[in-house]
Amino acid sequence: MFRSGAFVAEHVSPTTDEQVQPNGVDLTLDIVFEQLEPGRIGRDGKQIGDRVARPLEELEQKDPDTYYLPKGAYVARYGERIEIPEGHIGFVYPRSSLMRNSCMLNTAVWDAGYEGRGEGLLQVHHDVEIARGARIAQLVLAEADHEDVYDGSYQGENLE
Ligand SMILES: O=c1ccn([C@H]2C[C@H](O)[C@@H](COP(=O)(O)OP(=O)(O)OP(=O)(O)O)O2)c(=O)[nH]1
Repeated sequence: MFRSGAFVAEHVSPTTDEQVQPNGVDLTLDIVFEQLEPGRIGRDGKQIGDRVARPLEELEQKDPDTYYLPKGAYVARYGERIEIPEGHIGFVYPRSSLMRNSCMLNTAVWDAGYEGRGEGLLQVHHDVEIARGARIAQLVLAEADHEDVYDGSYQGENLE
């Protein structure tokens, strides 16, 4: 069973009332990265390629604190700390307005026991402007059986 937005909000911080949806909690955009170097997925381990944070505004007449993204693929870091409670699995979906603007967020499985500020693949199929702190995605939680809890290399990532 999928949990209510109010339940999900207990595991996402910080959250405002505006972020709490009937079936989940909206996640905001914190930082956009561009990958510079190839990564590697091996049979035994992996390596994330070097990346650089994209500048927020390049021209003075543009809105401050806004990403002006040309067509391409970026890694987006969410603004919220997420904790996937035991007995659950998390899924992140793009906000539909992002999709309606020809952009997409590709995401993977959020494991029980994971805690951190995670990332998603932001695919920009048409140039778009996204303000830093704008809502771009929604996290939902479903009840799920599992034996172990998450203990991988991304545990506790991006928490200051
Ligand atoms: O779109 C997603 C999906 C998941 N995660 C977080 C939560 C998840 O629990 C963690 C690890 O994901 P996964 O298990 O897919 O990582 P991996 O590539 O298998 O690496 P590791 O074995 O080190 O965990 O990353 C994200 O940040 N973004």
